[in-house]
Amino acid sequence: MSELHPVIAKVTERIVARSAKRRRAYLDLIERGREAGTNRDQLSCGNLAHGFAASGEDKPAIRTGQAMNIGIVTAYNDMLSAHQPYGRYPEQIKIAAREVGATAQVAGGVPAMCDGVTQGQSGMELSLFSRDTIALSTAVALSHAMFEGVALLGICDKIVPGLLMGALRFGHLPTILIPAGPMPSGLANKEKVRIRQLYAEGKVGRDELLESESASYHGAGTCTFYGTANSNQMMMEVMGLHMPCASFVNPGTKLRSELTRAATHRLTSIGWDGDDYRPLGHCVDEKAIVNAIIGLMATGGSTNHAIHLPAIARAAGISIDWTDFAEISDVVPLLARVYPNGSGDVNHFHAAGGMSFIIRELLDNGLLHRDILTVARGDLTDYGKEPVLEDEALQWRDVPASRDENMLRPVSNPFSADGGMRLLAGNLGRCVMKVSAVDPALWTIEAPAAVFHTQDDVLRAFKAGELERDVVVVVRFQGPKANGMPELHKLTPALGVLQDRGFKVALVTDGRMSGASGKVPAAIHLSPEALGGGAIAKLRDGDLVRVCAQQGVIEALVDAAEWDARDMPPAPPAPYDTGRELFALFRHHSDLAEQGASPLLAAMETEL
Ligand SMILES: O=C(O)[C@H](O)[C@@H](O)[C@H](O)[C@H](O)COP(=O)(O)O
Ligand code: SF4
Repeated sequence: MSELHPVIAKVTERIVARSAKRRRAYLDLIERGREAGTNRDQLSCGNLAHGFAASGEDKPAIRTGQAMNIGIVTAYNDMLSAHQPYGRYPEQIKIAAREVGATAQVAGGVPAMCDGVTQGQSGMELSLFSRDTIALSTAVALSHAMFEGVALLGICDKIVPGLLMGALRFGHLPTILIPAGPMPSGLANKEKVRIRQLYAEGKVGRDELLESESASYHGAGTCTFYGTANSNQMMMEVMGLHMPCASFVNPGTKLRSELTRAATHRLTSIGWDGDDYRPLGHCVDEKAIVNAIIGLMATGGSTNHAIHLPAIARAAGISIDWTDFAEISDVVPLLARVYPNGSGDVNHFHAAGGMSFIIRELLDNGLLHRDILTVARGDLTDYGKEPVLEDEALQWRDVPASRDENMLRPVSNPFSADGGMRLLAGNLGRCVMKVSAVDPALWTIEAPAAVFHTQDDVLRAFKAGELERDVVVVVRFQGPKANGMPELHKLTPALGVLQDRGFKVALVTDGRMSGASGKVPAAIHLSPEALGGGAIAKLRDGDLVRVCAQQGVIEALVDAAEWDARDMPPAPPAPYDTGRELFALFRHHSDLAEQGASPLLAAMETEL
């Protein structure tokens, strides 16, 4: 058992010191919440009567107030295949709660956007701020103050970050996230990508493409690529906010329903009336946040968490930045290759040993904080085991070795000595690049820029044959203040075709990519963004741009005097349709990507 790695210890101490004032204010807030804030003791008879009026068989128990009443915040809808199973969860949770003398009520629902449905559409420009809308909706749900525990039902991209941002403001409440699991594997991801590239080249038609996509996304459960949703699941494990290694058990199985039941029972054991009080605000501390960064690096997780994790951390009074990510990336080895970082999907990853193996390996090698307050009985050690049913009973067993070293490896033999995400900085600003899915021969690209203001313009240029060369494709005015910072994942097939034709291709943008984006080097989240004067706005067609993940550099190779003398181009018109105009308030108040790109947090912090 190794000592904690000195760099991880150093980064953690730096975060603790940087966060001290706000974290103290946060801990005071949740202390007040426990003593005199949002809980049932403060409600009048009228409040209570309204609260349990429709609670049926649970009414007597809720009325007496002698046992935990669990507030369920659910992100159920039929748009996200990952969330579709949640339709039946409230009833399951209510039954499980009654088994231990507790009760449960749906405190409220939150919206959930499927980034797969909106990818490449106007709706994608609502995606990032749907996270903050979820945070607000979670606060509305929990503000009923009828609860002594919280069950959060959410899996996908912006949903887990939004649920946590909202629930953390009620951090005096013990809280557990209950996952629903991945859909069974469908069409292999590599075949999906092959058909997409053929379609981008005009070599197959829409019917064949739809057939391929439907064979890939074919049922209930989370999509099986390692994108932002499944990176959320990984983070909840290394932060200890799920039942141990519950993430990647398929929906509709006995093991899945037993894990939901166990989560409900466990939640009733960590309330303030017992002797094992585990409030969310104490579970999500600096060490848990550092564990999440480590997990991203060790598994090649989604770049979106370079934005969401700072926002989640700030909701708990903790401040992190991309330098923290970069220093942790330098010392955390890449232990998993899950599509798009490899060929297997999360089902194969789980079968190979999954999170249980990853966590035990990292713990044994001093690469995770073990001593965090989890929702399980112990510390993070509990998460180095996988859940199984033995004689119909839920058990956790060791995973002594990877069952498939093509996708899951020990620290002694990693895929890469350092993590899957890099910080790049230079005269264009600061940005991140996911390298775990990029051929190392392509980690440095130096080529003339082709500058665009929309991804559709890029695709038009591609179809017109204007990009058949070494090129740095620049797509700007895609930042949070400009248009809500959409994912530009629709560019992946076309840029992949150019790369496969042997051209040196990179993407540079103040926007985002999907966590499922892969093989094309993409320098993303460039801050400051173009709108408001970020340097990316100065770039012109033909400028030589250097993107280098080895040295962590991104720069325009333009004469300094000329560069300084350049004007900024006029900004494109503000987005206006698909409800985007309703989010203007959020765009106007958004923070930098590195701070979480949230319109909610700065205002909250100024009131401290
Ligand atoms: O960050 C992510 O993981 C993506 O937003 C993902 O949730 C989205 O659904 C992708 O668009 C899926 O990939 P395809 O678009 O390739 O199906
Ligand atoms: S993983 Fe992405 S595409 Fe799949 S259900 Fe979740 S949001 Fe939608």
